Amino acid sequence: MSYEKLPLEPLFQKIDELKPQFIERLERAVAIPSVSGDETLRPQVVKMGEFLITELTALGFTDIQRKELGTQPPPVADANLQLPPVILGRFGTSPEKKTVLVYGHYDVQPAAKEDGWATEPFTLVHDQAKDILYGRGSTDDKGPVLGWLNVIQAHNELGWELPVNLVVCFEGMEESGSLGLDELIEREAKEYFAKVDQVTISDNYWLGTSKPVLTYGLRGCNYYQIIVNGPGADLHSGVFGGTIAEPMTDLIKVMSTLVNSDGLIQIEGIKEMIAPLTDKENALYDEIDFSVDEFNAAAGSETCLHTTKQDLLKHRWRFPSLSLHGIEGAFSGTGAKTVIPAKVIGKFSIRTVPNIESAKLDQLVFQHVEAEFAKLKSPNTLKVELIHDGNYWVSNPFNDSFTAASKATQDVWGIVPDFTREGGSIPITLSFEQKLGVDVLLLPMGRGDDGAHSINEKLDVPNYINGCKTLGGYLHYYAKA
Ligand SMILES: NCC(=O)N[C@@H](Cc1c[nH]cn1)C(=O)O
Ligand SMILES: [Zn+2]
Ligand SMILES: [Zn+2]
Repeated sequence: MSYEKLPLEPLFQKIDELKPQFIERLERAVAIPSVSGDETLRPQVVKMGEFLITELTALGFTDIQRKELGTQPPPVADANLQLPPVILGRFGTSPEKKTVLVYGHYDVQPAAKEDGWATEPFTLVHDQAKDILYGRGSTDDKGPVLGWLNVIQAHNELGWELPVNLVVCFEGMEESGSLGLDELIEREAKEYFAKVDQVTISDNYWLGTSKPVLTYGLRGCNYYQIIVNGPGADLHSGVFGGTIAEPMTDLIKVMSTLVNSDGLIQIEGIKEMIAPLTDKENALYDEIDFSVDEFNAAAGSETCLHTTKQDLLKHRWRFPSLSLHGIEGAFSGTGAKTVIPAKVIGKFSIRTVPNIESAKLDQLVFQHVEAEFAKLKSPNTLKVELIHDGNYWVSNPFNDSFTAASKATQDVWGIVPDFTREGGSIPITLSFEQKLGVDVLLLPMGRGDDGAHSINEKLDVPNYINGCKTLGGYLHYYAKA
């Protein structure tokens, strides 16, 4: 695509100059273990929200609001647990300018050194030789969230006006289902968000490691737990083994019926809900720049279930998947503890795609789990429940914001980005689109091998810095569109 370039070089140079400060800002953010899924760390999530308020204030944002969302709905151990606030702020209110809402999340996935991290997860480590920043949240999503703030700082220092009005909406529960955010968007659609023309989210990744992408589709995610209750307390397997029904045995049997080793979901009725793949859609997969070898390298193994890029991408973006995540209450330490756990809670999730209906999916899951448990004729009790759900999203990428992002990407990276979908989920995307009635653009900063949710999560410094340039350049091109 040929286009008229904007004179953005001073902005890009200023961003380069500010690199040490931007890394330091990310260092301070990563140091706050804002894990939304761990109830004991909720004060840290709140602290991270306060950190953002301080930064936004110093940069000159106005109308900064800390929106409380009430208590966390069940299932939750502490019935009085407060949800972390949503942080809102504005930069500019000119009626002549377009208004872009940027959404991001300040919570992170759990992380512990014992999981196999080479460095402390909540200490940002700059590997100078590789020019990589390691730390939980570096790519998901603290780096991209701070990227927007860095863009403002660069404009301030240049004495440049921002070409659009910016509204920020940062939440602290994305990794735990974005609880309470839907209702907030509904409430604020005609209030705080009244003038929004476009929503941009930087919270996903390039497909590979070298080519930037713009993303127009996400899978949804329904997360479940199965609780099996047995004896009144954990027991000695030498004293009670062979004499009582063990909850763990029941749970493993039930969980093993959910998905087979080829990754195919075994729950009746789900595949019938998947939208048929059209010939036109099928052909799109041939065009995508993607390497199965690079994918295996990012996974750190040769365990991929698919051999062609087309099959792999369809199973990542276009078909549902079911993952078994863990068992709460099970013995998981080192050594050889001879315990019979009294109560175990199995966790699994299903990534959803068009046209899987969330409520119908829940029904199918519950029916399947209960029927499989009934077959065991166990005296134990079982309960299956949804912990949280979030919608899939697919949009038409041929609009002003994708065009603007493509131009900015070409300015910064010298390459035309691919338009891709994503296997992960950002639960709130569809709500922004529907409740505000505007287009949503996903403009990722990090690479496909960043290890989000995994050990040794990282963000390459070139991605952080060029990512800031891309976010900034995008605002300028979008303003002119
Ligand atoms: N960067 C987006 C992301 O990681 N999203 C999470 C959202 C989620 C859904 N349920 C739990 N977390 C993801 O796992 O895709
Ligand atoms: Zn994220
Ligand atoms: Zn995440």
